[in-house]
Amino acid sequence: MGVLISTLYRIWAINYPPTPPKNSSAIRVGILSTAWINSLAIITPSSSHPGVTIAAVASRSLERAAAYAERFGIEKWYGSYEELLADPGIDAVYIPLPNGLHAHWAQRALEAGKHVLLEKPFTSNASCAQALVNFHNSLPEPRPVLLEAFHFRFHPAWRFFLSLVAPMRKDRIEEASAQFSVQSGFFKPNDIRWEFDLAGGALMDIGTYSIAALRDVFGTEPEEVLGADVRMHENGGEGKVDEGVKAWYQFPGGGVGSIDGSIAERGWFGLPRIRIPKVMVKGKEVEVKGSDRAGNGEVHLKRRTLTMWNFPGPHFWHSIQILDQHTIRRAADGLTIKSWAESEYKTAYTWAWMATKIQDAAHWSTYRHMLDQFINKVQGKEGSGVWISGEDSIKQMKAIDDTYEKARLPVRLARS
Ligand SMILES: NC(=O)C1=CN([C@@H]2O[C@H](COP(=O)(O)OP(=O)(O)OC[C@H]3O[C@@H](n4cnc5c(N)ncnc54)[C@H](OP(=O)(O)O)[C@@H]3O)[C@@H](O)[C@H]2O)C=CC1
Ligand SMILES: O=C1OC[C@@H](O)[C@H](O)[C@H]1O
Repeated sequence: MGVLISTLYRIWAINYPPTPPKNSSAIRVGILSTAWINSLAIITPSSSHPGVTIAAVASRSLERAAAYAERFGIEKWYGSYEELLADPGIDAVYIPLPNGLHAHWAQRALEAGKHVLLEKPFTSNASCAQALVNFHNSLPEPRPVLLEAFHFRFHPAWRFFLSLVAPMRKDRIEEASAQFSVQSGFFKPNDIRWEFDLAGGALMDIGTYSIAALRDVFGTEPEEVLGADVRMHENGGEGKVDEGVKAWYQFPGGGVGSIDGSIAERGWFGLPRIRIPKVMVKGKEVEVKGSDRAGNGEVHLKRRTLTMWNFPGPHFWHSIQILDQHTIRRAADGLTIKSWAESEYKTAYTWAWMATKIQDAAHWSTYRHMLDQFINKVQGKEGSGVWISGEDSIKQMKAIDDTYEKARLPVRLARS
């Protein structure tokens, strides 16, 4: 009951956060498009940030931009993305365009001297990501900030989970899995995710979360895609768009990672199939040296499994389980003498666990944490220290490309 009440409180507080007055030096952000994700990802988080003002919105249609600006109380609106980029009063842009347009508009925004918060996936493919990062690096100092909007990776709960994983990283992870799906019917038939031409597909959309989770867990890049099974979308995407994906990766040190996700999740007979997104990390069995639980001629072994439920949206609710399975074995022949399990559950809704000076609160969503870091970077402040470099975004896109290639599907293309 307590968990339900606090979850309901957080849902309310995240959607209706306190709205402090803006600083006179607040960063003025423009939004490229009227995408549905805007309110969750940038408008509401900005409303609680004294250092950020949503100053303009641009759309391909002036009427749509005007109506959107009125609905969200945005001061300026433009009927083209170019016009917003040409506005000298805009410091930074948030780009929630279809995936295939990310690279083009990010480069245009950087050329215009704007800081860029670019939705995930960073670009359509790795070579595009490399070209964007090269372009960024070629700009004279001080360069504008460029960040892939990989929101969950900024949340303290994800960082807390990774801090538990860290001691297992060196050759001690046996397997890890990440699973994230969206119910069938959530995305309408005309959604951008079903368009190959816009770099759609499940792997590009939700699959990128699971791949990033595995890369963060192992703290390194997959050596090889061992296998990739895709379920194709029936009615769109020229037969090239995946609606579901499962893939397996070999990581250095012997661990195997797997992903499982769909943007049209359904169960038997097309019935809804609700699965809470989760990441599971299973360690190898290791000896507990000097254990007082093992008698003469016995060894005490322990296997740790860490599970985080709701890794992509931990601000609403999450749970982290630390499960230790203990076994006492006879050293001579490995016979199990005794076994038991110890389990505990943790949460980390704020950075309090790190004893940082960050003044965060329950109404800080993953997007609010990410925005904080984006603004900190613009202002040269350290904040939580979490960052996603251009190099990281290139490696992330390479893992996506390699998975599509293994599944014998074409790597996504960029367009303008
Ligand atoms: N971080 C997160 O939690 C989420 C991230 N995303 C990411 O954000 C991006 C946008 O996703 P989503 O909000 O679902 O997208 P929407 O379809 O709602 O919005 C995309 C916007 O792009 C503009 N646009 C420009 N060219 C085209 C085109 N050819 N076809 C369609 N729209 C076009 C449109 O705005 P206009 O007409 O006004 O110019 C449209 O509203 C994606 O990259 C997605 O991966 C999405 C959801 C969640
Ligand atoms: O980034 C995302 O997160 C939430 C999902 O619903 C959505 O498909 C995806 O784009």
